[in-house]
Amino acid sequence: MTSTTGPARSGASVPDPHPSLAPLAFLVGTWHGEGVGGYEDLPDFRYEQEITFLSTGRPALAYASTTWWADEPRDGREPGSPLATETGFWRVQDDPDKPGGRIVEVSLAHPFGIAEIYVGTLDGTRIELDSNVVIRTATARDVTRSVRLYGIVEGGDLAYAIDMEASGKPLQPHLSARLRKIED
Ligand code: HEM
Repeated sequence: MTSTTGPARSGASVPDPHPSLAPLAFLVGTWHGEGVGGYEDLPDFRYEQEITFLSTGRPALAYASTTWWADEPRDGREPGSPLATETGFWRVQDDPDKPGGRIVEVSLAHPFGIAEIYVGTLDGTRIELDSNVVIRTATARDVTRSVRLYGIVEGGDLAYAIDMEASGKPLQPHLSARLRKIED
């Protein structure tokens, strides 16, 4: 992903990471791997994913995720068929109520009429996020809350799990994946 943030205008070549992002620096780069999805009445499926966290010199990382179907053909999808994508920003703030504590704020836009802001905590490389706001159009699916857990696991991989509350169903797993860093 290239920055659209104006090296041509500013004359700067590669922006230095914003100092406030040091605690999230471990995320910067491009990650690639496989995940498993499912939901209450949705049979499990495998997907491929690429995530990029990009430093632009500003006090938030730009984030983009792209996914593809990676399972047996089903419902008109075959391996490589485009699946969900999401894009947004991640920033980190000192917790005013907890000395040494850190708050992570993530804003995400989805192409299916939903935008959400998560607020959570950072502890080392473990990030726990919970919905702060979910907004959706009248035609969007009735998603009311999501909880996300990200962390670096053995071998330096990035793993995450996303639980979701939708269509009146209780909070339960929708997605989980393990990704390897393929580019710094
Ligand atoms: C890695 C990213 C994601 C992948 C690969 C993915 C994939 C899928 C797939 C394949 C389905 C089955 C229905 C269909 O074919 O459309 C589905 C259902 C659904 N997804 Fe996702 N999704 C992702 C992210 C999200 C996110 C971020 C949200 C909410 C903001 C979401 C909300 C839903 C809902 C509400 C359903 C319907 C569940 C049900 O009632 O059965 N998905 N997803």
